[in-house]
Amino acid sequence: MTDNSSGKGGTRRRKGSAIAAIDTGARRGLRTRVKSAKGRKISSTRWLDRQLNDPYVQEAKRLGYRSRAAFKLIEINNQFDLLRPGMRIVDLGAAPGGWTQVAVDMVGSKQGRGQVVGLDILEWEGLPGATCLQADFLDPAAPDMIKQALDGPVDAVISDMSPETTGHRQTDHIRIIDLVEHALLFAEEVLAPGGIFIAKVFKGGTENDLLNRVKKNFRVSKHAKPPASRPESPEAYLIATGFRGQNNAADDIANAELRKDDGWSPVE
Ligand SMILES: C[S@@+](CC[C@H](N)C(=O)[O-])C[C@H]1O[C@@H](n2cnc3c(N)ncnc32)[C@H](O)[C@@H]1O
Repeated sequence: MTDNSSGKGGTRRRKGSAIAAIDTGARRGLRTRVKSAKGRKISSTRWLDRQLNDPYVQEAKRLGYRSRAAFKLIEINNQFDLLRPGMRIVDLGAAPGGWTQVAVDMVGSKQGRGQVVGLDILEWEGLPGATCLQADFLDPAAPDMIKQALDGPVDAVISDMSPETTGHRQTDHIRIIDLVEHALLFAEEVLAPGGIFIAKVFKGGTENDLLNRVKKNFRVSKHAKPPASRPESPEAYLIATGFRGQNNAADDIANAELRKDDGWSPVE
């Protein structure tokens, strides 16, 4: 298992990596392309180097995945054994569709088993076996749009939603937590008992309220950083399993409805 995704050209082995090996010929080819790209003085050389040296990018291309992110879901699932044939899955922040492709394969929706509904704020190309929606998930109409596409209760809500990062750690935390809170609220509305919630977070951003809520409404919750997640990135995944059911979550949904009403001041 090899990963040199640090972008520094170093080769490291990471436990649980979905990528077994990168063939040496391909490596040689990559090095040549990096050199020639540098030779042509492409302005985004660092980004390009990282892409060309990243085995996940190459493997995603080889296997026809739309993004390297696909491997994050594969690795999370290899580790925790969560997604199964016949499940109904909602995929938030789905574009360009790597997670959606993995989810379709895992539930078997191309063979008429289970269901996958994906949504992204960006326009994205449809995928066989999935319902691909375009909307801002923070738009109050978005949850209903997803619910209308669903054929029944959901087994897993998975969110790889990520705001455009500003580089300002605290701002980025606040933005992603807002997305995760909305995703969690939605999950609490649509999940069947026993359901699963997976969401991308930035490290240090899920303490206190959010984590307490997850702990209250799900039997097991943990954070994980799959090998495909770049080591230098603050991202990690919140994984919650064993949803305790709608009644348990009803208070949170009601409180969130109250918080939406701007006309009220908080009572000390
Ligand atoms: C890391 S990418 C997702 C990659 C995807 N999981 C894959 O495997 O290809 C994060 C996505 O979150 C989406 N996103 C960010 N804010 C959003 C919002 N408010 N509503 C819907 N999607 C959003 C972005 O447009 C972006 O496509």
